[in-house]
Amino acid sequence: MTTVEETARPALTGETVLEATGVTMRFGGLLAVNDVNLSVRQGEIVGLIGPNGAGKTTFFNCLTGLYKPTSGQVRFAGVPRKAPRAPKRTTVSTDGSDAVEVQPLTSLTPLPPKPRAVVRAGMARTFQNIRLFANMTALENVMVGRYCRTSAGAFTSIVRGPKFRREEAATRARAQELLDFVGLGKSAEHLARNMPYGDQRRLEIARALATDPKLILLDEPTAGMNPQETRQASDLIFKIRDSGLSVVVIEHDMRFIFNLCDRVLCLVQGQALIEGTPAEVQSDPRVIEAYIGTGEDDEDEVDAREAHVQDTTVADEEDRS
Ligand SMILES: Nc1ncnc2c1ncn2[C@@H]1O[C@H](COP(=O)(O)OP(=O)(O)OP(=O)(O)O)[C@@H](O)[C@H]1O
Repeated sequence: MTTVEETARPALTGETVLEATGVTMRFGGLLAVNDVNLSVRQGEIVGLIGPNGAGKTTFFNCLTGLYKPTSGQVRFAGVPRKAPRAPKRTTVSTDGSDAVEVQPLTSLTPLPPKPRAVVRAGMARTFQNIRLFANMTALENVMVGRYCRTSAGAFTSIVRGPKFRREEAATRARAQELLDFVGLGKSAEHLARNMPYGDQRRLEIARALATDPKLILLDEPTAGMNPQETRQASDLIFKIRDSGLSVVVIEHDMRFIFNLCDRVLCLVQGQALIEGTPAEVQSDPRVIEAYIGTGEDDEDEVDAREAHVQDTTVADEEDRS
């Protein structure tokens, strides 16, 4: 059995950018994330894997501040992430008699974030499902991402004064640079909805990069991609890392994750099963069992899928050479 080459990865000495400690998230009676820790250093690519429903997206949402964890803490760049304010309980009276206390819906579905605060702090993310402005051009989509870093107020924007025009020109130039960076420089004027699927995913990344993040979190960036698009996505993430950013990525594609990441955290039923290098995680029998299942499955089929998990790296190395 061949596993990932440990020596191929440079030693990381960067400062800790993100530190999650004891993060726990309950939805009513469901414990979606249970006491999970994770730290991410500058210039590191960390993968988050686990079977469906393991709590990956929920944990991601706790990291980005989209959800307020039931308990635990997330520190970004040394500062605790400010969670959204707790929902108020409302008291209603239907007929003027006894008031009834209403359990707010948000106790099951946590409050929406304050996105501006999150991006200003230096964290950007993409979502499992593409969320572009379909009727805007690629350039305009990236420019929208950039506005959190501009300072022209409503009045300057309406009268389109000199400050607004200067900022607008700088925003446009930076957006074009980012499109070039992700390989979409020639598609700047294409409407997002007309772009191929893989390009739309790149565009989302360009828009996230427009916020000047220190850390970018990618939720299933290769979902629905063909093998060529997946390889391009991998190259792009390495390029982002090489520019000094940290990356956290959720993926189901094992070949992609084991080749890409410096470290991998595997969640199962909301708990951290193992965190380690791709080689350590890849060879842990508990991961194989949790990820592909055993029990009722036909033994030959399990053997075949196990071999697939373990051989993905080899195959990918061969693809690349
Ligand atoms: N807003 C919510 N309200 C109630 N339950 C939720 C909510 N979001 C997620 N869950 C539940 O929490 C558990 C973890 O879900 P989550 O989406 O985080 O898993 P995941 O590992 O990202 O799964 P997948 O790989 O399928 O995307 C699941 O049982 C899910 O049904």
